[in-house]
Amino acid sequence: MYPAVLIVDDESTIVDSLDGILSDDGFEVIHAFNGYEALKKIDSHSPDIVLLDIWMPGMDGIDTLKEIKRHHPNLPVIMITGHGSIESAVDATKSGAFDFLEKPLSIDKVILSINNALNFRKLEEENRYLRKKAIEKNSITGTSPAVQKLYGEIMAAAPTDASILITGENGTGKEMVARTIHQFSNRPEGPFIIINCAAIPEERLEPELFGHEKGAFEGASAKNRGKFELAAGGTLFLDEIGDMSINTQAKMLRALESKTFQRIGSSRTLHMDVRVITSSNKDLESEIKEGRFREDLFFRLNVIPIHVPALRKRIEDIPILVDFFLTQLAEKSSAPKKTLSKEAVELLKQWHWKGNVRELKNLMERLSIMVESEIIGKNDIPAPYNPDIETFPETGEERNRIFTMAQLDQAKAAFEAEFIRLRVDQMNGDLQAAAKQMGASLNFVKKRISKS
Ligand SMILES: Nc1ncnc2c1ncn2[C@@H]1O[C@H](COP(=O)(O)OP(=O)(O)OP(=O)(O)O)[C@@H](O)[C@H]1O
Repeated sequence: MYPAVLIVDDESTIVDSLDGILSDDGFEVIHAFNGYEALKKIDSHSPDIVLLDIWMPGMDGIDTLKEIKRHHPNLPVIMITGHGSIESAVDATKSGAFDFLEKPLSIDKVILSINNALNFRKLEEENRYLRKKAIEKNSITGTSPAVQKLYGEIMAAAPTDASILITGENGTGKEMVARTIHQFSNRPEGPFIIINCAAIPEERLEPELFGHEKGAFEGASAKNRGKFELAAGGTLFLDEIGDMSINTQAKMLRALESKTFQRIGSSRTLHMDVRVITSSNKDLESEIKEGRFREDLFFRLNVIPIHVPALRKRIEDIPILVDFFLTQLAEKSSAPKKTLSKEAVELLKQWHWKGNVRELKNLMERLSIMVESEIIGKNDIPAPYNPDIETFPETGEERNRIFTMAQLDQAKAAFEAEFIRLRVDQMNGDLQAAAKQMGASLNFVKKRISKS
């Protein structure tokens, strides 16, 4: 399809000559001789770009531009101006014009400007598409009243700049909530930076947060910008804030109160421009009572509290989550989508889900590898989720079966399969964690699981 250009000018000689040149260059050309006609043609023909003369009788170019931008903010408009009319050019920029072309028109410049505007529009469209995709990918699946309430809280909190403390058990979706808040905040184009306070050794956390100069401490071989700097214009998400040491808490509080900080080893004061979201699966109020968390910092972080409910408190979401994960897995592996039978879903609703949504996601990944048929039935659900299937240690039968095997190779393989199955169950279906715990590679575990 050829890009369509709407030419708006009251001088028919200009319209005709532009029409000829642009048509030869492969554009579809539409005309309008005044502002009113231009607005009508935009509605009826949806052009990709508008060339608009600034001097026209009746509604002039600037007013037409304002109207176009009001109804079609993403449509690029290139203004055609008389020689030396700087003031109108300034007015037009303020009103959202993409570019200016001075009369007499240079054909090369016209084509260049149109192509620039079309490329810009394509990039903007791609950007919007990617953002929409990111929002969909991170959207909180669930229709239970608990999730609907959570969604309402997120939408109310997101457009403010207030600090948010997200609480909830492991794997409930706290990070996902933080990402959603960022996407619906006033700074979605800015970065979303995560720091997990539990995963970083105490002495490394401060340089990670505030940055450091070269030589600020042993091992600081180069200058490094901290997360507060990297998150400028966006959101900083501090995961597991309850694990931050009292010393670092004091520095963090000072930085948040003054909205300034310094890199370690530097005396230069930097301005802080971040929205802070924190999360904790520890009960911070009891941490305060135990003297492990500063109350003043807690109040500063907990301006808006958001609690993510445990999965067992919203079991009605299990079918929709199961479907969501199986769709995601099928897309990832370009394989046909698998479905859980009704009985299998009912069985999953009985489980306590201590590992919450993450545990359910891991189980779906495991089932989609293990079960070949497209319908995953109740009998495919492994122990401990399925009370009809016992695991190896409790069953003398399985042990006897292994000990009565004639061949060592055969017995070794059966033991290995049972052992891996047990470890994976103990890690709530998390193949990666199970592999790490037993000192095997993830691929090896995946292969053995799919064979058993
Ligand atoms: N409602 C949901 N819809 C879809 N996926 C979800 C949902 N909740 C959680 N998940 C998925 O479950 C996994 C765990 O979520 P997330 O990491 O956000 O949990 P968390 O509470 O931050 O965990 P932790 O406390 O261990 O840091 C992620 O892969 C996330 O994509």
